[in-house]
Amino acid sequence: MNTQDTYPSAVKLSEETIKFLSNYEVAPTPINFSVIYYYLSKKDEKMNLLLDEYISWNGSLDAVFIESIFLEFFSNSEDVEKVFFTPFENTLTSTIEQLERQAINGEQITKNFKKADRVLANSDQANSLKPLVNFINSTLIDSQQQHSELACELEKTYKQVNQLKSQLKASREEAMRDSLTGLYNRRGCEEKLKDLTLESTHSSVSIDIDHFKKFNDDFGHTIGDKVIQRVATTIEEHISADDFAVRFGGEEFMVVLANKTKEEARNIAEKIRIAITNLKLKKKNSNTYLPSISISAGIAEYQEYQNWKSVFEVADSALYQAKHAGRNCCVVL
Ligand SMILES: Nc1nc2c(ncn2[C@@H]2O[C@H](COP(=O)(O)OP(=O)(O)OP(=O)(O)O)[C@@H](O)[C@H]2O)c(=O)[nH]1
Repeated sequence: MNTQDTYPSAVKLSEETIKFLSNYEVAPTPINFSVIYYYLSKKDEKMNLLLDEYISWNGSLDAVFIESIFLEFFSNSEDVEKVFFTPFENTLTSTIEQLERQAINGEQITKNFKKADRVLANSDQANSLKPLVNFINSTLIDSQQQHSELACELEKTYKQVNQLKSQLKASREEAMRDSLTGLYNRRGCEEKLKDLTLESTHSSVSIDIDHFKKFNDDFGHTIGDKVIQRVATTIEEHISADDFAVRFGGEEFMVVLANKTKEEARNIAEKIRIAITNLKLKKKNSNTYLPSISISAGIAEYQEYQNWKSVFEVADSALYQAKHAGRNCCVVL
């Protein structure tokens, strides 16, 4: 999908899109606009064929069909915001500005017309020109009303675009999170790592709950899930806004500590470890406490020329050593 339209050609296409939609009496909502914009830019033969067939069979076009096209051709596009919403929003902004300018012109024309009307009222031909004056007057009023209705519609659409953009942002954010703990998942981790400046010192901490299987076996999966959630919350409570925690799956976590050496990372990991041993989880039905929870942690620092995969591997080796050293401890490599 080509997103490199030049500004003038994009504006021209946008105007044609609005015209096309209004010919078929279809509202210029973001989805309708996007589909027709791409239809008119003739970028997808298959999509154009489907639309052409539909129009020739039905002699009309409707929002339900356009939405089905949107779902089929565009909704999975990673670039949906860049491709649709941003150009659409830009076009809307410039159309609203144009309308505002025209409205000011319209007011000026009405004022001038009223002046001319007053002059005419004193002339000999006032009566014979009266029907013409009335006609121009009512045309002006109609056009002003249409202007304000259109401006109102466009404002509404503008708000809708912004709403869709925030929904898109929210669903992207959701796709980056692990549903059990709310921590980042693997995909979220990859995204977050892109934000880190690699010239700085960063550290990673690999964390694993000790003998976790026993919680599942002795108390069931639901309690096991609760243990994972409490550990996740405790990790989050001990890291700053620049850092982030990831659950890769099971009872394994990775914490990325921005701008921190491995010694600083060890201090944080120790605090997390101690806080977790102090957790008290009560079983609701029997009012008894679960056995204490402990974690093992492995710490590694991002070195120049390394990549995150290898840093995580070093942290995992350190974790392995912590497990072999008897668990409930932190090892730095
Ligand atoms: N409740 C729950 N259990 C899970 C989840 N994902 C994986 N598990 C279980 O986590 C357990 C992981 O066990 P192991 O990795 O063998 O850990 P362990 O041997 O108990 O403990 P260590 O040797 O100390 O690591 C397995 O029994 C999995 O079934 C989950 O989302 N929820």
